[in-house]
Amino acid sequence: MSAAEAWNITTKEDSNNPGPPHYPKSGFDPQTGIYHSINKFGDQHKIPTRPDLDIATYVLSHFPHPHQAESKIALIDSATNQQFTYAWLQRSIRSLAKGLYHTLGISKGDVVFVLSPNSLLYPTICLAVFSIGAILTTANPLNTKSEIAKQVSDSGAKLAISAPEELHKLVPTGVPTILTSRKPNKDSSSLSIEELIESSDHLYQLSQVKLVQSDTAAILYSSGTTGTSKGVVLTHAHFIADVAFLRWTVDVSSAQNDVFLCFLPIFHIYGLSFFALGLFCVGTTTVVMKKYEFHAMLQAIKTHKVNNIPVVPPVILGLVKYTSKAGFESELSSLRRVTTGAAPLSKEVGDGFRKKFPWVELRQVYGLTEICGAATFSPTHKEAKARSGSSGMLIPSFCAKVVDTETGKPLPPYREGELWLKSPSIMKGYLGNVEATAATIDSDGWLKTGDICYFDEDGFLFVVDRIKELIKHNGYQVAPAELEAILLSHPSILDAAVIPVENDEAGQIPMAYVVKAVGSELSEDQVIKFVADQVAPYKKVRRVSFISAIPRSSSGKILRKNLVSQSKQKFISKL
Ligand SMILES: CC(C)(COP(=O)(O)OP(=O)(O)OC[C@H]1O[C@@H](n2cnc3c(N)ncnc32)[C@H](O)[C@@H]1OP(=O)(O)O)[C@@H](O)C(=O)NCCC(=O)NCCSC(=O)/C=C/c1ccc(O)cc1
Repeated sequence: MSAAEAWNITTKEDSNNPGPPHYPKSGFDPQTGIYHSINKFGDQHKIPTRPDLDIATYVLSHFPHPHQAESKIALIDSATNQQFTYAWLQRSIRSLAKGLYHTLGISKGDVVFVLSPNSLLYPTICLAVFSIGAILTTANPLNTKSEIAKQVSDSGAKLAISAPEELHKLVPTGVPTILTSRKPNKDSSSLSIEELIESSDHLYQLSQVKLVQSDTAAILYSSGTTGTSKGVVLTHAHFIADVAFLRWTVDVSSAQNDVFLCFLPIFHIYGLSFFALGLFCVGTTTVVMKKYEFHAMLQAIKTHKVNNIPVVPPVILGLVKYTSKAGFESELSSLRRVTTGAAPLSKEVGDGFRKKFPWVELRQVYGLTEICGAATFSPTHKEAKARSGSSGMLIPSFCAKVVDTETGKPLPPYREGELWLKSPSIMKGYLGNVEATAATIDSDGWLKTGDICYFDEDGFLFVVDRIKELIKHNGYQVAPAELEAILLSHPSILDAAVIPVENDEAGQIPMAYVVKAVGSELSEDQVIKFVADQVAPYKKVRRVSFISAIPRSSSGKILRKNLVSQSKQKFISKL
């Protein structure tokens, strides 16, 4: 029986039997159960197939023409107004690559660990590492010493590049470390990237590095659908495809001449894809903020006449809630396009934003580290507005299935199931974790996202729930298993479970259910502090409830859904 027969779907040849509706504009093929992208790449966006190409060469080949590159500004520091032209960027990437290779002995396959907030030099570091075939791994500078030590060891880092203020976290790992910028005290013995760039210009070219698209380019850390942080192995081919996708999104949204604002962290795929790679291929200017701060963002938009900002939902909520009536229109008058990703944006907040800022186009994207960036986008703003709450349409070259979680069957439009994706940018797998890789990518190459979604009749994706055991706080992933392991290491805690609780500002916050030892006086504040001392701030447990037993299935799996409804009941009874 074909899939069409199984669902009794009407095809054009079968008009006598009306059956359930057929949605020809959805991109859904009833024969295969697969959704195909309705949008197509133009010739200029085609993903290059020649094998001997690396992501740095691909990006540099799209830089503005040399006579424009000397004056065209690539990056502006929002705090100091320091500016890098495309020509300077190109020279700094080449010099740093030579310095890493000749002076520090970093070569193909060596892992370079970067621990830094955003800076003008961050893109140079990424592209220099890629250009010598070394492997980039990045981390949130808010991570604790033990989180950093784990990643350094798991990735097998040979060199670390650290912001001066984070250096102390790397010292215990023993990995050789250079600084992103000079330390204020001149007697510091640590070499800096700035010095390495300056001293390497005269070194001879790197003609001996031979790279192919299938070489590993980066190991970025993600929790996937379960468990703790895992290294997502991404190749040059994955980044090349992602950059082709990003160029397409910029072109179809007419953003080629926009001034962009970057406060999203470049250490995550979202920021990396836009600000260290993709936008350089379009030739735009980006204003870089070290990190997000609401008023500094408003100031940067006004000062630099920013047109375009990739954001996450809490930023949209902030703009809806905290921009004062008087003055904000002139402060934000230059803004034309805002794209939000990393977590779902509610229809209410999206509508609130559109009402308050009718001159700004708001689009949602759906992206994952495991697919090296984005999978969906709304080409036209009108369609995005008409379907507030949608994450957009499949980007060209993506296919999707919506899979019934009970039967495993692919589902047609308007039916909810787990989203599976296929594209040229699907990760190679999780580093050294065959089991997690096999649980995430099936034998046909479909990546199981862990998100419950549906497509509408026009091929627009709606994310409705999450089956993966993951909490999204400010667009950052928090793995309950990681926090549960920390809680269980407390001598007075017998059992523990962590669940997401909805929160207006951050999307979700982690809440812990704790079974304490008989006679223990352990308080909520003590539990919160115990976890906070060991994790980055975004992973902190922010609410605790003591309970007599954690509900578990017969196989011992935590019944998180029961705890989620229990927490909702408790909240309602408090109202
Ligand atoms: C802008 C946000 C939303 C808010 O920033 P924030 O207000 O500074 O909040 P943070 O969560 O970063 O950190 C603040 C906390 O850190 C603390 N903190 C502050 N500096 C310190 C200090 N030096 N020491 C120690 N504590 C401190 C601070 O006190 C505070 O603690 P607390 O009040 O307890 O939360 C920020 O959370 C943020 O950038 N989130 C984005 C995360 C993100 O990029 N996720 C992407 C995942 S990948 C993905 O989905 C891909 C999508 C994609 C889509 C499209 C594409 O084309 C490609 C890809």
